Amino acid sequence: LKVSTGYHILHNEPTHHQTNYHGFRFLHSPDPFVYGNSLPTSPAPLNPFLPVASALTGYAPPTTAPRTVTCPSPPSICEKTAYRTMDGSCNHLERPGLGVPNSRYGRLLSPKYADGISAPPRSISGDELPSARLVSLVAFGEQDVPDPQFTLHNMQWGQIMTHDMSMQAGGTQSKKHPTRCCTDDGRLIGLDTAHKTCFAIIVPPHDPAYSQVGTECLNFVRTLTDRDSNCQYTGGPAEQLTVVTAYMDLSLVYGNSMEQNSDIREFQGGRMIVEERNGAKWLPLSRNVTGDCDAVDPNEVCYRAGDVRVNQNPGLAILQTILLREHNRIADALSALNPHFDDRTLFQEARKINIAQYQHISYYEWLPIFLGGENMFKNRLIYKAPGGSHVNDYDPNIDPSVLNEHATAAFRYFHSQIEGRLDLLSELRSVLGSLTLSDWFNRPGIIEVGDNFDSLTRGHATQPEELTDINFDRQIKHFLFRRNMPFGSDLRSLDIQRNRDHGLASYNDMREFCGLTRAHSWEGYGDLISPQVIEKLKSLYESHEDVDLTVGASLEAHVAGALAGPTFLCVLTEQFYRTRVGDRFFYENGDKMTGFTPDQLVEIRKASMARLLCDNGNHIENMQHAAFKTVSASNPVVPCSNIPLVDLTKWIDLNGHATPDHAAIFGKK
Ligand code: HEM
Repeated sequence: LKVSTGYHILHNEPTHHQTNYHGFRFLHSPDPFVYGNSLPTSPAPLNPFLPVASALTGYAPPTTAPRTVTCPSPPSICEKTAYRTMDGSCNHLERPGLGVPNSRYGRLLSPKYADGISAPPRSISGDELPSARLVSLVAFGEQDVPDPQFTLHNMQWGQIMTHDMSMQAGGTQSKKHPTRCCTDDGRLIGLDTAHKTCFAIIVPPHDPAYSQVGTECLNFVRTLTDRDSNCQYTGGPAEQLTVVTAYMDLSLVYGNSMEQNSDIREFQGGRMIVEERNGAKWLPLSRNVTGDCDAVDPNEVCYRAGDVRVNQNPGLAILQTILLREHNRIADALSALNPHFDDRTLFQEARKINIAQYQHISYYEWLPIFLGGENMFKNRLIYKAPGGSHVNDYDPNIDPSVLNEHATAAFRYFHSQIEGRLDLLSELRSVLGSLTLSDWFNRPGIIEVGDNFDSLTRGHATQPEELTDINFDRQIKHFLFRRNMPFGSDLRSLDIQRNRDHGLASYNDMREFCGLTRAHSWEGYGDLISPQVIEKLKSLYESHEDVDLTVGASLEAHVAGALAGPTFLCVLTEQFYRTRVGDRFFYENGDKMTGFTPDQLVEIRKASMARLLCDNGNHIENMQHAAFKTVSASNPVVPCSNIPLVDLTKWIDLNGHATPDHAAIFGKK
């Protein structure tokens, strides 16, 4: 399919006819975009469901006093320091509170709440929008289509970045929410008794999964907003709050406050706490197993980390462990190179290197797969120069906050990459067994059993992720967090309902904002969405103006070289531009106090996902160079010793009296 719409985003150009929400404009590309393999593969449109009676909707008017949220308390005046703070405060020296926990998401377009303040949107006719579950079932498929190019680590790293950048306030995103909007047997709790934050998802009759057990309602609790906070609301439409730092600062490893950090830090040798079990080093154990995990046995392993979502799935717990071990590996090496360094210096220097490697892998190895390398170069998200040269592009006029459109719609499109079967592989990459995802949600202990840690790490480096398309794996579409029950929740329904909860601008509005043509009828979407899919949308929504951003933009054909259609690509590109340029500590900056020397930068730029896995597995001996990509003749599995390594001797403090023991540190693989 070839079409001729697309855009380049040009930063810092004067704006002409575009909106003034930010300083970019979107131009049509002279080259036609060639669309990838994202066209629907699920069966032709068929809507077996009856319309849902609007009286059944679960949005309950306020009946109780609002819950309050902790107020951020950044210092009023910032001192320029060598290292990031734990809560992101003072990254921006004049606006200390930018990007701190418990602050608002950013937004590209004004919200479209039904009442202008906070009620979820309705159809332009005034009726209810179609049930999110109905939309999930009709517009999205559940076919298992493996991606020939990318591995499960590619998907998993995306969740790591997500957990670093944002978390909506008011729930754990994995543990059963204490607020019940549906009874445990799946009946709607009456509007008069339901909590005011309830916005339950109504299951249509004849639901292929839930009707088997009589589930009529999926629990859904609204995100807390500045209106629930007694320090941030200044009137007008509600804005949701995010409880982690917006910066890509590995807050999921180090915590989002000094307090959280102190709880997981060893305070010796610059190390973070690890606990030794069966000869390996693991994340420390949670002090509240039943509260943090869905353990079957109270002695089951359940972790404590910088982010509360750490236990959510095995692949996530593995990467959290790997990033933690990497910190300690660096701290130990620095300590041997610089015996005069105290705990704090070792901790902060190791943290700085760990974050820099992670930012490098994210921007130069991972994001080009998703956003397209050329698109990133053109929009100044990455640079071709490197070597040891700095990129001094920090711009205090750019707000680093995570955009609501990004976290609530665009970035969640990659839920499509989730695979419900996790293979365990030997060093020779042969399959030893596999795990079913829904058996192991919130039960990370499985990664400590036998050789599972390495087998799953190799599995994620070998097994293809699911194709980024309209299909969402059954394990997350009917069995999410099922906790031993026959069925669980549906992540795609949650994504759609969350889009409404946050009152995101419509698909059509966002198209226009991104420089694409605004549709004046259903046919107007035909430039990017196939006719069959438009028919499905017509069967669901009353008007083309009603289509949710999460829905419409997930159905677009992809831009060539990227893993999203033009609308999501626009949002994602904008986000990752802001995340880079709005971060005073971004690793490529050459500030004397906060940056790296050219020699050190050359080393950081050697960091790779492959090396990270090699260095921090239990006994991983071999890896392919590009670990986000499947093994092939051009990406063969090689011994770890063939994979470039960041030489930490560039961090010897020549002003001190370091006596490095190179053999001890760098002699091993
Ligand atoms: C097995 C893997 C994953 C599971 C089980 C999972 C599950 C979830 C759940 C339950 C939520 C909260 C839903 C809600 O109530 O609104 C969520 C939010 C989210 N997920 Fe995932 N997810 C996974 C992987 C990913 C990946 C690979 C990405 C992106 C590359 C991603 C991006 C997001 C984003 C951006 C959010 C919203 C974050 C926020 O609160 O601001 N997730 N996910």
